[in-house]
Amino acid sequence: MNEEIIKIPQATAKRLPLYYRFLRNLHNSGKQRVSSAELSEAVKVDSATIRRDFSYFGALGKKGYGYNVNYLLTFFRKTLDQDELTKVALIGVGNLGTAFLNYNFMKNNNTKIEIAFDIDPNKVGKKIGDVSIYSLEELETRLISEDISVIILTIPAEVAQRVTDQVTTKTNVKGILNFTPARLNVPSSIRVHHIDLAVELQSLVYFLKHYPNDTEISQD
Ligand SMILES: NC(=O)c1ccc[n+]([C@@H]2O[C@H](COP(=O)([O-])OP(=O)(O)OC[C@H]3O[C@@H](n4cnc5c(N)ncnc54)[C@H](O)[C@@H]3O)[C@@H](O)[C@H]2O)c1
Repeated sequence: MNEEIIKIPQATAKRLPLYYRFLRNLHNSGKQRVSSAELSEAVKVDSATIRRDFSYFGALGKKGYGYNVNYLLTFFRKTLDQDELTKVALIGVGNLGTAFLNYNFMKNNNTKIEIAFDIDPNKVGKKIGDVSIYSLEELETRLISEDISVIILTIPAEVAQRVTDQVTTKTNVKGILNFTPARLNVPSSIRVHHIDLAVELQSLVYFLKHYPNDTEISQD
């Protein structure tokens, strides 16, 4: 995460992709500077708002010169995390894992399932979409060589801790999205998000029953 984005008001942050798209087009057409009036016309945001928005990124505009397109573009790219692709590996290409591989995570541009692993010889060596499935024997070397920092666990609960231990002690993985019902023990430097569909369903049913009219609570 970029530190600067924390200080930017939400309304400004929401306009960043708009600015970014327009500036990228300007850049592609060879333009090096742009005035807030030109920007305003193109993105349909008044120029006072644009100047205020841009002031959060430092005093970038110069009187009679406008804004430097390259500078802004570099700033936006960083702030919007367009530069950083988080590479993800999926372990366990069964019912759930196959569904995730078929789902296009690239819709949000900065996460991508790069590789998958399974122990089933019928699956190893195959591809789903553009993702290759490797044997678990290659787990550590490939996680390191592909620079994977996040894994999705869709394996049977009984083997979840063993695979987790392998990953957390011998690779650079920092985050685990755990779909198995197993509660995982990990070093404090690793973050685990546990998604248990049964628990979520039970909780939904509980709230429907006990707080039928309270949308604030049931959205929790
Ligand atoms: N299917 C669902 O709707 C669903 C919903 C919620 C949670 N889950 C949980 O997700 C996990 C996967 O469920 P599923 O239905 O896809 O199961 P599945 O049996 O269809 O798939 C499990 C896959 O993991 C592979 N595998 C087994 N041991 C392995 C290991 N040590 N290393 C790598 N791969 C290994 C198997 O070969 C298989 O391809 C389970 O823990 C399940 O409880 C599933």
